[in-house]
Amino acid sequence: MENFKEIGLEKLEQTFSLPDVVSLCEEEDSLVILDQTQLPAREVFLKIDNEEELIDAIVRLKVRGAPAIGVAAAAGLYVCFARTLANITSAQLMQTEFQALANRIRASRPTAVNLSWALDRMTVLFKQWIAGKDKISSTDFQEIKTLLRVEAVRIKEEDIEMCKQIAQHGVGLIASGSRILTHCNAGHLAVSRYGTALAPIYLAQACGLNPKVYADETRPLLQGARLTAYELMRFGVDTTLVCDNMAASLMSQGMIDMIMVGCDRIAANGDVANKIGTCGLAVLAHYYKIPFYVLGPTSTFDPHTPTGKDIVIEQRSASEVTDLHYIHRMAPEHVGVYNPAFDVTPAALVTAYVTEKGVFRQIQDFQ
Ligand SMILES: CSC[C@@H](O)[C@@H](O)C(=O)COP(=O)(O)O
Repeated sequence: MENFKEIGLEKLEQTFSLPDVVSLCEEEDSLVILDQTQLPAREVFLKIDNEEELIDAIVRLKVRGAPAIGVAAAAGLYVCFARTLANITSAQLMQTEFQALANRIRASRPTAVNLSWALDRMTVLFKQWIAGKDKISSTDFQEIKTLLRVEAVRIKEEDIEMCKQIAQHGVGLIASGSRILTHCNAGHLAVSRYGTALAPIYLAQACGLNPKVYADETRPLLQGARLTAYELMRFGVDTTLVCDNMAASLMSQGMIDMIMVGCDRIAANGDVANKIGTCGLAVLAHYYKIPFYVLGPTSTFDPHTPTGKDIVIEQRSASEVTDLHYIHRMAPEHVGVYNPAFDVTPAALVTAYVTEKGVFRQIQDFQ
């Protein structure tokens, strides 16, 4: 079995052709992201080299998905900070600028913990470096730039590694021809490569298990229809798009073997914040006795948030609900709108958590 997975992973790595979601441009100090608001119609890359562009890209979901937001935030912090250095004259000012910048990026989206996790890593490194410094020279500028850049690249590389390990652990849950329901997009486009919930599916496909995926369209912003369907089909996975309100019908007819979803924050008690609609799927899965798996790196686990009730849920603009993907007005003017981007699934409804460390029935097992 292990050998089978290794060969599958090799094949996956050789044949996976989707472009990088977030990368640091080698020649100049800029960040390049694949603009996900334009998918699947166009593959457009955006060069980001200032704070306004970075925050706008995160808020408008040009880059999205918990791990990808973290990777973009770390790389973006490096890029934006590097550009402020010319105006910095003292260690005190440098520290103030760095902290203020990190805080503004941190505030761009509140729910996915990977954003603060990645910024915290950059901040710890910066604080260690600046401790005890008073005056700042141009050599110092170069030194801190190199340190931050290396850390941002490392965060991305580790993310890729974690996704591969999630694929290897998660593929053991998939049998030949398994029918899997997924929600939102927890694939390649949400991370640095391969995905969390979709990574074992790609590996299963590379191993010849021919999984069949039902992708929820995921209202209001249609990440399932626009992104999940697009990337799975690019890899040749048998993909069927369904509206969110069709899940119960599929499950009641015995058409789903398991549900695999990603996560934006796992509280200390195992409650899971993920895209709005996830909790409803978990309740249905419980009723129909279908396994409900949550897949994500351990960086999505937040020991400082005791339960799901303590997770801050991002509220988004009414136009996302009243208009179909920002384009077509569907609802009457002035209608009241409730638009939380995420919901919380109680730990009791999770069959297992799949992380880079393995498959765990209880959250306590990987703490
Ligand atoms: C591996 S991504 C996990 C989650 O971030 C994903 O399921 C999700 O909810 C994404 O929401 P989004 O609002 O598109 O950033």
